[in-house]
Amino acid sequence: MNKLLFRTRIKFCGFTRAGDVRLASELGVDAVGFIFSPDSPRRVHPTEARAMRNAMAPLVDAVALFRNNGVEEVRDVVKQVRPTLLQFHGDEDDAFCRGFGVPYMKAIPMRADADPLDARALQTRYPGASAFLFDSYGPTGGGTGRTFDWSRIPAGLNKPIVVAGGLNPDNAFDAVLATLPWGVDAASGIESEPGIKDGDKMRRFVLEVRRADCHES
Ligand SMILES: O=C(O)c1ccccc1NCC(=O)[C@H](O)[C@H](O)COP(=O)(O)O
Repeated sequence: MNKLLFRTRIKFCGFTRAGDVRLASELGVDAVGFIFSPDSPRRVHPTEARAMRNAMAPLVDAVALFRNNGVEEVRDVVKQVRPTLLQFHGDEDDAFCRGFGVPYMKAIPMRADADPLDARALQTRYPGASAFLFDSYGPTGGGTGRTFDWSRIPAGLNKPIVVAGGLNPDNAFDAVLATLPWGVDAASGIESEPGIKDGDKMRRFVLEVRRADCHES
């Protein structure tokens, strides 16, 4: 999906504190993510996520993130947290991802040693996906703090793409201009430690994305 003239969406992921969620919203972030992946250092319990969700400002999306969680666990999160988008980082297939009555985004791990990805094959495999999120490959499925080669994002996708993996205030501008994505997503690059967001890094990240949006090439 080519970018013409619009505002790059920003998602910050891995919140554990309501105050950080509130600040991200005030900075104009479009979506905040709560991680339920079993092996993430940013993992929260559904009751904690529900409390943060209840503290959220209006017009900000709540994204619930999973990696090979069981169906009952996902259902419980959907019921308790009321996310507006689900994000799957594991081996979940399209039928599983679609099975909760909430739109979903599929994360695609970008392995340096893998064959190039084919846009048509991805779309055939995940016909129900609202968007694809391209993230660096890592053993725990995300939050690696590492970038990948952005030129490997397959061309010709007819769905929005979100770029993730090692984005921070120092490279967000370049990432947006290099990939012209629908959105960008960051976790470790806006933190002081896993799950603890840094207000100044979040603010600078947002400013850099907006600077890229205003950039005329
Ligand atoms: O962040 C995690 O701990 C995590 C663990 C397992 C699956 C996904 C995870 N994060 C998902 C995200 O949406 C992150 O923003 C994305 O992976 C980028 O992370 P980072 O490289 O730290 O910015």
